[in-house]
Amino acid sequence: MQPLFLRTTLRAIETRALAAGLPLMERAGLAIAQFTHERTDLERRILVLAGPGHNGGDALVAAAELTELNHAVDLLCWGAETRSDTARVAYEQFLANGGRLLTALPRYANWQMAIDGLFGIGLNRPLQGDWLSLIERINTCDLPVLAIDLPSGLCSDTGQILGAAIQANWTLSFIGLKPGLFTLQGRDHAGEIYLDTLGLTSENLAGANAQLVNQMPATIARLRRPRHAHKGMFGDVGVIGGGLGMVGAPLLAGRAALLLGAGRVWVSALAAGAPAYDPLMPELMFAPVDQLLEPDNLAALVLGPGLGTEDVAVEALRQALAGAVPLVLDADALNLLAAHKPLARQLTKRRAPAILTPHPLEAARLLGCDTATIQADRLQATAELVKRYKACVVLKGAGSIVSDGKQTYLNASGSPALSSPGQGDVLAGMIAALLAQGLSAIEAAQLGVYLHGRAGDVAEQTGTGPIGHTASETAQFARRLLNQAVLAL
Ligand SMILES: NC(=O)C1=CN([C@@H]2O[C@H](COP(=O)(O)OP(=O)(O)OC[C@H]3O[C@@H](n4cnc5c(N)ncnc54)[C@H](O)[C@@H]3O)[C@@H](O)[C@H]2O)[C@@H](O)CC1
Ligand SMILES: Nc1ncnc2c1ncn2[C@@H]1O[C@H](COP(=O)(O)OP(=O)(O)O)[C@@H](O)[C@H]1O
Ligand SMILES: [K+]
Repeated sequence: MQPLFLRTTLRAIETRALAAGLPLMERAGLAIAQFTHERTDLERRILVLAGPGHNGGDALVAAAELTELNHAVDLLCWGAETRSDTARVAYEQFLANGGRLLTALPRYANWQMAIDGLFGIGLNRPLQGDWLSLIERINTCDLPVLAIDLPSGLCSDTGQILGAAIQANWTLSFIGLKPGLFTLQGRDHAGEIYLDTLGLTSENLAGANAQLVNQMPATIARLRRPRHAHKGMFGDVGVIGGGLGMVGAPLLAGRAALLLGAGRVWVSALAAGAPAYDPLMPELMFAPVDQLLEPDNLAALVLGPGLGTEDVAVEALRQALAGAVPLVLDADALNLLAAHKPLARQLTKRRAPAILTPHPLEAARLLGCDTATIQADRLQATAELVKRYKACVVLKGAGSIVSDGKQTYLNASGSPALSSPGQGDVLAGMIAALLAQGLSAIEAAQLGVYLHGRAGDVAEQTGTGPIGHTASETAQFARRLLNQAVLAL
């Protein structure tokens, strides 16, 4: 795991480091120059783009250093609003070393690489006019780009594109990693991400706003099985859903729960005439909904996949919320919570754990806003959901966010292979299996989301994705990854 920092936290860290006399801009510029030097030849020219603030200052230090290293450098330097002394000295040195100053991008040029120092964490409004055209031009030049700190145009906190954003091949980020690099559009723009803390120690870097989950969480150690294991040790999971036309959804969740190690799994599909056994996975058991809602019968209950919003669904949710079984609420269970205030009130008063797993549209319904508002600030939206519903929340989508208000995680695994139907059902079943095996709500959500995402990554690496990868396959891949990790402990 790696700490993630919001802009305001980074500013506070920077202020303290500068007050302690650390030459941050010099170090950042030299690191950029070194990174570039290692990837370029002296025969080919390099383009450096410097913007109006300190991100541009880093670029100027890098440009000067590259000329010191005998590189031929073209510098496009617009709008010097907030130049530090360090940046001014670098600019003079760059010119003295024979660096070439451009006033606009020439139509034809043959740069080997570009350095993007237009905007960093100080971008505070959508880009317009010449800035917009410049970024669009760079993105169509088929030119390898190194972004300083983050791709210009990407919002550091949210991963939103403000107008247009540089499509980088590499991002060398300074001091700490930013959530915007990993959620929403961030992954598509940042390329390979590197971090240079500029000499700051972990003590200087206290106060992270979230943690990036980019490796198998240590909680898997708790899933190791003793030789004397028996199925009664791994918890019973129930799945309630499967209204008319949606009977497959609880099957997907139930199967995933079995594959991820739940002791026993019961499915209850509400649709009249729903099949009472699963020919593909006959290990699944079926029961009437009332039986699954009996107090204390289960270690975890998934409610929602294909549930529908009929009275019987409302009643099932009401009873589940009144009980003490840890819940995973997905899909229509979330829609019902959004539509029925008494159910939402019941949830906030509930003592036993509940995990909500909304995708952005469900999250918007839960908060009474639109999807764009959710996506504009996914961390903030998650925090708001946790506060309003007093539950553990998984906000799904590229860079899923998991939070219980005390701990917040941004998941780095996952791929477009997962943008296929039923993936949410599978995720809910996986999380329930982990709950049933003894993990807490936040642990089960964090591990389940990570494993689900890794399964999507492996699908892409092994050729069943990104196109046509099915949710059933994801559960199989996740099982393999979990076993490999547990056996390697
Ligand atoms: N502050 C520091 O001590 C350090 C800063 N560093 C670098 O400096 C960056 C932050 O510097 P700044 O705070 O100066 O911010 P930026 O350089 O990211 O940008 C701020 C400047 O851009 C302008 N601006 C913002 N949005 C705009 C828009 N849409 N259109 C046109 N102009 C816009 C602002 O008016 C301001 O002049 C970091 O990302 C990092 O690269 C590093 O050198 C490390 C040390
Ligand atoms: N491009 C992507 N990158 C990473 N994860 C993704 C991507 N697309 C979908 N996912 C993941 O797949 C799952 C989809 O869930 P959901 O939208 O509820 O699907 P469904 O309603 O079809 O079951 C979520 O866990 C989501 O985070
Ligand atoms: K930048």
